[in-house]
Amino acid sequence: MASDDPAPTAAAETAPVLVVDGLVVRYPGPPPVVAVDGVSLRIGAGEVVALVGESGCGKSSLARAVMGVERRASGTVEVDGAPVAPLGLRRRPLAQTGVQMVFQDPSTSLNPRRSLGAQIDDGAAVARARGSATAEPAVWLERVGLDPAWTSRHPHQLSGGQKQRVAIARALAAAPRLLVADEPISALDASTQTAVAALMRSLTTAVGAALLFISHDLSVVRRIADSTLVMHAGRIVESGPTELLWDDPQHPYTRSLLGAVPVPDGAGRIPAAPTEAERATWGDPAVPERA
Ligand SMILES: Nc1ncnc2c1ncn2[C@@H]1O[C@H](COP(=O)(O)OP(=O)(O)OP(=O)(O)O)[C@@H](O)[C@H]1O
Repeated sequence: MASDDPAPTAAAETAPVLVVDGLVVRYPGPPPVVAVDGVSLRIGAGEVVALVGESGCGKSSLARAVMGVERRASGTVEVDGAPVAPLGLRRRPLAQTGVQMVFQDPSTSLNPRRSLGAQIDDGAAVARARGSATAEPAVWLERVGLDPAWTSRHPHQLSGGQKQRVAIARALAAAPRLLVADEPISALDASTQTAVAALMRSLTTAVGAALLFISHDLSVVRRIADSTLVMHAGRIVESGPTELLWDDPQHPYTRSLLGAVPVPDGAGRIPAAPTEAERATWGDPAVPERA
């Protein structure tokens, strides 16, 4: 699909949470760089959309512009029908727009001096201020697979994967409409990456939020994303339902990217997609229907 065709999918047609049109991000340099070059996309409620592409293709610039923390040269961003003002304009605090983020490194995104409960309650306070329902920090700890008695613990007492679970709890406690996760698993131990990504998928879809999941881990993307956007040199060169994209990639760049998927069996095979039974073990209540 061309970059000026909004991407994707079935859920997005009925209830777009995120609408991006003609987004351009330029850095003046030197040398000047067009990091995002006319990107349009839609993400529906309860939909998980992955953004993939090699380092430097513009993924983080796109994510930051969606969140309104990057200067846009042109284009519009709307969340739930309300414009996200570009950097530099007077605007609502980001949390009030219904957007939350999960970053790559939970060691820097969590405050080392504050308890887990206090930090998750920061998220819950955002939900309360917007009149949205949320749960107590202990309940959120349990939902992300941690001990609910850990509210008084501090980040240094946790592993990297556990910290990222807390960051996910804090973000979702805010009852966001859109969660933007920029390489949320790449700093984690390989053994926990899939579990953390699957957790992010199941909890985000359970609350009916949209998830923009940026990752260079294509095997994880294949397992959790309903749709995938392939970015190359600032443009979305191909997009569509994840399984279709893997089964029948159209763009030469997508073909070469998928050809570089890590091969767990050593035989050059792309990792299998998860079965419905496997998805069920993730506790995923809302796998959207695809057209
Ligand atoms: N603040 C900046 N000033 C100038 N150029 C920048 C800036 N941020 C990013 N760039 C350039 O914009 C392009 C896109 O960068 P971006 O970080 O968005 O890519 P990415 O796909 O997220 O890469 P990675 O996967 O390595 O994080 C790159 O050429 C990068 O060097």
